[in-house]
Amino acid sequence: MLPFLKMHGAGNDFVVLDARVAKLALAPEAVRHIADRRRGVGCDQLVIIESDDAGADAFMRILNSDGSESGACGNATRCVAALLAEESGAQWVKIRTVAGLLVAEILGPGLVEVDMGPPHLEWGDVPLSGPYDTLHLPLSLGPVSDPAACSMGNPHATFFIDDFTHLPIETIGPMLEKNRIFPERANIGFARIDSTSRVRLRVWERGAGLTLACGSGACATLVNAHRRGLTGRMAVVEMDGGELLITWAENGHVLMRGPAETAFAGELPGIF
Ligand SMILES: N[C@H](CCC[C@H](N)C(=O)O)C(=O)O
Repeated sequence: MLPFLKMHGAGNDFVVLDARVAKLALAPEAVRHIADRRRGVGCDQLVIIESDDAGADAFMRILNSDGSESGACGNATRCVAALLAEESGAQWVKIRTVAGLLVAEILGPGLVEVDMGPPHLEWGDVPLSGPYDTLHLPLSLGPVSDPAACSMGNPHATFFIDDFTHLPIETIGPMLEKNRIFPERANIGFARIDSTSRVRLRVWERGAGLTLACGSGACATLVNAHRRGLTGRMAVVEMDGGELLITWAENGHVLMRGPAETAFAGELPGIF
């Protein structure tokens, strides 16, 4: 049997597996099965904790529910940090991901702040398919147009909108996710600026669809909004599942503060 923890950060939910002792290699089909909300446990992402031999407390592998791998997952990073801190009693945790080394601070029960590192603003780092201005992409579909883009270790595009009421996210989201301007696909954020310190965001996630929250998406949105002169360097980002406090610090790093919760523990049959 394969024990797992079911965790979530503002409703963005994860199946967390511990492979620090026994290595785990899950085929994309197995990931899709576990993530299936009817035939499996159900989750937006599957997170595998692995040992790290370069000074971090652990390595975190992030797999979307479609089986694709991502370099970053902000909400999962808070959850894994809380889990590791619970084990060790530490206040600070270092987690390595494909995108780099992240440092997290436990601020209280179920409250974690992660230094997500600097955003990547060049077209080749997002990545985009050509030398476009990442502040204004020549992309429009239906009621949305003119997004900004950046990477937080994973690709994000942010469309700024005035009203969610008639926004067909389930229709335009997957089309934009797979637009050829994004050679590695992209997470698509739809952001309403409510003030210079408050943003309402919904995200169609690459490889997972519309989620209740997206941590790296909230970071990318604050960065893109500030670059456009729409917010300050700190804002509350309100999503369907909850709020995150995002700060683009003077040192260029993006700090993401928010909840990390465990829903339940379970066991998977050892057939994977
Ligand atoms: N779908 C994302 C990974 C999960 C990001 C999100 N759940 C977060 O909290 O950052 C991608 O493929 O880049």
